[in-house]
Amino acid sequence: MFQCKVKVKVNQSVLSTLQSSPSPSLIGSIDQGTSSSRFLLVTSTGKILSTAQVEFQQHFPSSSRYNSGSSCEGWHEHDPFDIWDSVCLCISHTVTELTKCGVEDVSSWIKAVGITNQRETTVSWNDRTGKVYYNAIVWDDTRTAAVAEGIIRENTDSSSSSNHKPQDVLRAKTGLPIASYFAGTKVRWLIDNIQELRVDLESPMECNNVRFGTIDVWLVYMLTGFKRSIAEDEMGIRLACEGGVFKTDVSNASRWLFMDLDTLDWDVDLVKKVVGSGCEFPVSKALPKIVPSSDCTIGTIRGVGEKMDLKDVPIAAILGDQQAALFGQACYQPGEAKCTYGTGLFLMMNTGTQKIPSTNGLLTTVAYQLGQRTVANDETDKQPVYSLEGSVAFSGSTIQWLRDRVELISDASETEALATSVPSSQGMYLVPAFSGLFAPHWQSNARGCMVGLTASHSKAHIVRAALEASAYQAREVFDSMVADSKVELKEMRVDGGATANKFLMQFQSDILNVPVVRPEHLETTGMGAAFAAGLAVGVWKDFDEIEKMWAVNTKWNPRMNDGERQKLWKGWNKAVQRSMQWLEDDEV
Ligand SMILES: Nc1ncnc2c1ncn2[C@@H]1O[C@H](COP(=O)(O)OP(=O)(O)O)[C@@H](O)[C@H]1O
Ligand SMILES: O=P(O)(O)OC[C@H](O)CO
Repeated sequence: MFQCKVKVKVNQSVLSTLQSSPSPSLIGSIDQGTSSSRFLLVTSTGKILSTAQVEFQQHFPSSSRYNSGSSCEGWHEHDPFDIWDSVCLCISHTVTELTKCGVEDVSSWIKAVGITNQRETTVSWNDRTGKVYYNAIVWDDTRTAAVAEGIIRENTDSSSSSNHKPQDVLRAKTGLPIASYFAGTKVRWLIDNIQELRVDLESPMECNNVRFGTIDVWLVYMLTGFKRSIAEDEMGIRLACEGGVFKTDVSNASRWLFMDLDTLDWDVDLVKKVVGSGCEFPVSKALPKIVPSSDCTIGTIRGVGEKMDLKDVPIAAILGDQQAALFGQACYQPGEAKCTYGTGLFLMMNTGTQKIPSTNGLLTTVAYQLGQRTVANDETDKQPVYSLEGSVAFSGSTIQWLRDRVELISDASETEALATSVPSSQGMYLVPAFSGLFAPHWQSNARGCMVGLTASHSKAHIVRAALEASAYQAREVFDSMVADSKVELKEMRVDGGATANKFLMQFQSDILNVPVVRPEHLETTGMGAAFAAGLAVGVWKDFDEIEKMWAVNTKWNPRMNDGERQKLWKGWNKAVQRSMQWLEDDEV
């Protein structure tokens, strides 16, 4: 059972206003991230009543029976029940805290809940038995790098006579390159390696009970499912609920390599191309139904924990966390963009109803789609909105690495003072290609490096270079975004844990040469899911109402001169070249 400490904060002035209201109205938001889970309660005026947050355990296995004892370099797993427990704890601690503040039945104030989640992280379970086949394989886990290379080879060999390589066909349909990042490669690994899962898929009796899902799917299923009479099997292994709603939204579904961006549905041919012909795959049963991101008919919560908190509250939104941040940053117009600095770094631009293919290493993906609302809405609202995205694997996690592995710092908050204690990183660069490089390079055989080191470099320089690496990586995807979209980005809206770092934000503005804008609410991801849920149940009427709730908190303007910027940028590009092709192909 999960042991970490939940941090709950209640805004007393927001609470007193609500308590004096004749009909208090709140939207709940479950924000399930890579490092922690959060639960927010947001008022109809866009104020945050409460936040609850808890970190959960990360698993980086060093060896595994599924890997014949070889090194598990690059593996990263979550226990799906830790994730579930962390969400339940955030909800129940919030309710307890509000009860202590005199709120008797907060669930009755909550009109709907929105869910936002770390994307691509993949869970598999059996709906009939409740057995979870394997830990969740996390989005940045690179065990499937060779699987991805294999998929490219398999699909290239079969049509060597054609001008169009089939991986290009896959990219045109899905908007994604074939890489370990995406859920489809993780599904393939599960099928190829987890014997029990494979046996079930091959059994005519059992194959229809196998479920694959990203974290949103897992949470919706657990929130809406029936509890089993036993919570653990005879070996003491925990069991999932049964018969829960099995749905995902378009933004999450666009991250599998299985969804056609035009039809917004699973494409059996894509599934076959990614999973291979070795195993029959009952797509319509094993993959969740794809629904719009903001929709009042997703499902109803059965009650969380002993006290059945949130019983009968509708789930009215599901959004991948980066899409939720875009939504929370009120980027509803084509050409508006945001950058989120969390475990990874994700720059995303709304491209409206236009699907822009990338020739510069970005992803074409679904931003959101509005669906059924409790109040009638115009049909045109229901068109999907697309986006371009640059996904970088290591951002805040580089700082976690300095804390947990290198033990150079004991808390991320120390990095700002250390970085500003030296005037520059003195020609030193840290390229955090720890598991290869994601956007815009997509190089699985790159590895991290520190270059330009001299004997005068100190701990402060290393910390500074680690922070600067996030800014340089954001510039790489920013430049690709401008090249692909032909939109000149005039400013960058930012959010995520690392935006607390003022040094990083100033350096980011300097390296991009545009203003960097941080909104009042730093919980942008959670706010995005709340906004999407509130739209579905009529708490907010339209985007205009939501836009009015978005406000600037801090703006950083570029201060660096062009010569200095160009010199630093050139150095970074040289450093990235050093990290490329570090592994031989057979070492990936
Ligand atoms: N002051 C800071 N300076 C730099 N990085 C920070 C700071 N505070 C937090 N971080 C980083 O931000 C990340 C957490 O951000 P968060 O948005 O909560 O991530 P996620 O949504 O991925 O769980 C961590 O990786 C942490 O190292
Ligand atoms: O949990 P975050 O903020 O690191 O986001 C993870 C992304 O959704 C992965 O694609």
